[in-house]
Amino acid sequence: MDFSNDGRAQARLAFEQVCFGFGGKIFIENLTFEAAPGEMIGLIGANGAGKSTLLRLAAGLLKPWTGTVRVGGRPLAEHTDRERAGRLAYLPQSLDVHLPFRVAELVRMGNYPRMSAPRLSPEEALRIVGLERKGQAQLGQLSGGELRRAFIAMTLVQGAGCLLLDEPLAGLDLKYQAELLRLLREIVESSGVTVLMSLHDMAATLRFDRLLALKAGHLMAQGPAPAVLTESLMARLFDLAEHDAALFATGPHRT
Ligand SMILES: Nc1ncnc2c1ncn2[C@@H]1O[C@H](COP(=O)(O)OP(=O)(O)OP(=O)(O)O)[C@@H](O)[C@H]1O
Repeated sequence: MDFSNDGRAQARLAFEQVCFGFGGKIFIENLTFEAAPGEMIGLIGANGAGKSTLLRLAAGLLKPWTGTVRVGGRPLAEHTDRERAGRLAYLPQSLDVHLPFRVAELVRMGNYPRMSAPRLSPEEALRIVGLERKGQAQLGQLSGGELRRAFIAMTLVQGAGCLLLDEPLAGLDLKYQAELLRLLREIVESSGVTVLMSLHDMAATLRFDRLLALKAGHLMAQGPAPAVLTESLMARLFDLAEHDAALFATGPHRT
């Protein structure tokens, strides 16, 4: 899909002083960042750090207590459900295996909210995720990784300017991890799409333009992986002993 300048601007996502919590207790406090069109951003942090919460705020599934989430410069809260679904495609972490659909039907559902020309047809999306022969299978008959690939295909068909992906690499074998990362890079570069994606695989972080490192709802650091993933930050982010942090750091080692 060829995004016009206007289309690219629609993919801009901004958090402005966003506060949010659970059960009356604040969790995310004054979170501010911007994701530019054509940027691929990885969200990293320990279990419970707030990655899914941030993605759900970005998708409009959770509402900020205060502050604003903007898409294309406009507050998310002012979008209709259909406008929101046309601008943001959200892939949750846990997927519903019990939906009574065939794979091809699920992928075609991605067409419903689209507001612009198709980026990928459902058939192309199925081929890219390697499920072209499983289009007629029921979702419940798929393996965990195949199910995730079916939902990824639906998300890609949606053609939204901003892709919000919660651990899409989880359960994928290395071939499909590599292919998904390559495909996202192609889409980002050709269409100016914005990708915001949580992940736990530190090797894959090198494929991102920028990382946001979260701990207990706070943004601890941001920047390209080699700058962010220092031993000392890894140790603080994941409560690791220094010798363990050295195993995972891709950035400068402590001297
Ligand atoms: N509905 C809820 N009610 C209360 N607390 C919640 C709710 N949803 C999430 N939390 C809490 O918010 C914190 C952040 O959770 P979140 O799912 O955003 O973390 P995460 O970084 O995505 O973790 P993981 O890597 O395990 O997926 C956790 O402490 C979690 O228990």
